Amino acid sequence: MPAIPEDNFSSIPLLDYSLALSSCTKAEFIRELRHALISVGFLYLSNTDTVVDHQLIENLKNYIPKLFALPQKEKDKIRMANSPHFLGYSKLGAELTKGKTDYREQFDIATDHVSRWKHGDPDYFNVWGPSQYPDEALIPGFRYTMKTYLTQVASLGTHFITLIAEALGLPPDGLSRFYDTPDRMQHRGKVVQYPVPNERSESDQGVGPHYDAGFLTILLQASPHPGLQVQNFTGDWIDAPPIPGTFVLNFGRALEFATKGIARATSHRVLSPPVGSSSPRHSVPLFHNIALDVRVRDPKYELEFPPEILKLRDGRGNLSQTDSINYSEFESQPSGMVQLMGRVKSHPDVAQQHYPVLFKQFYPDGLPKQGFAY
Ligand SMILES: O=C(O)CCC(=O)C(=O)O
Ligand SMILES: [Fe+2]
Repeated sequence: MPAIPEDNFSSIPLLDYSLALSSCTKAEFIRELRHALISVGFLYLSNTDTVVDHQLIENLKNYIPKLFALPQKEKDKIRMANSPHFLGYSKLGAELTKGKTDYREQFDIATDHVSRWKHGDPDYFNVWGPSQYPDEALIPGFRYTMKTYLTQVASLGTHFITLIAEALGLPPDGLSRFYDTPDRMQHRGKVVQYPVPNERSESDQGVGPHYDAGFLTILLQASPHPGLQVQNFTGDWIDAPPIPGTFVLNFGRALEFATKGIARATSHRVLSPPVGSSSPRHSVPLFHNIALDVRVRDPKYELEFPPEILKLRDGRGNLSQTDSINYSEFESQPSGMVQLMGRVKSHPDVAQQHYPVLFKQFYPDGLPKQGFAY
């Protein structure tokens, strides 16, 4: 059944996290979350300062321009190609989404983790591991600020997963089977800069249309620029401009597969700041992952939903216009393998060095002219 036009969204709902923390208002929050999960796939979340310190966010925002202003040679010292965990610096403009160059520069930095991979283990155990940070002397305090930020946002994510479970008619721990013990989990963040294109530039693609992979993405829009857009049922692009004091949350393909399509992974993209803007756009997404060896479609992980929730999904319809196609491998592959395949496609130079067999599979003709592809 096609998407019902009257259900089509034209703006992104704003939810107040503090409502979820009081027994008097929690039911209202859960109702709003259910709507966002089933019918939009995106939401703004305000009043999270009980979990993520407001001053810490301000400190992080202040570091971002300094981070990108580090000398190129210092950024290159921690480039992603050094890391079998795909963590580190990616230079500007070498990235492709759906065949077009993305115009962004980024540092992939994750929560603390020691790789569990040992000889004979599947390669994908190695997709998680330690981060690379720039020299502390060049940007004193950044490492501490970023680590604390990632820890706090990851813990917001862990609580939010229990609210998602409740909104889908499950007990609060209804999604816990998809997680390992906390010491065996890693959540990945990025600090991203979208520069202002020059006048002759042919494209305004900051990052092209895509889905996110895991259960949940928690995004800080760290500068006042618009640019983030979300695709609705009829294929129109809806603006999701920064709202001070909020995060943007969206749901990934793993959650969509694990919930039999009840939760929506929604296609999104970022437009570069308009030519002539005075500063680049900054953002910090955190991708809240599930355990590496979970196959979301394995009967062992199958979830039973109440009929009224399934009815809401069926009423919405499963078809929608989308420009995104990525991460359909969740149908059959373990989560870690899906993550690794996504990384290999996005960062062939890293893959060539650390995963030569997989690299050959995806790039039989060697490195593409441009560096990356979703
Ligand atoms: O920069 C943003 O606002 C969103 C980035 C994004 O969607 C991603 O990196 O997956
Ligand atoms: Fe995304």
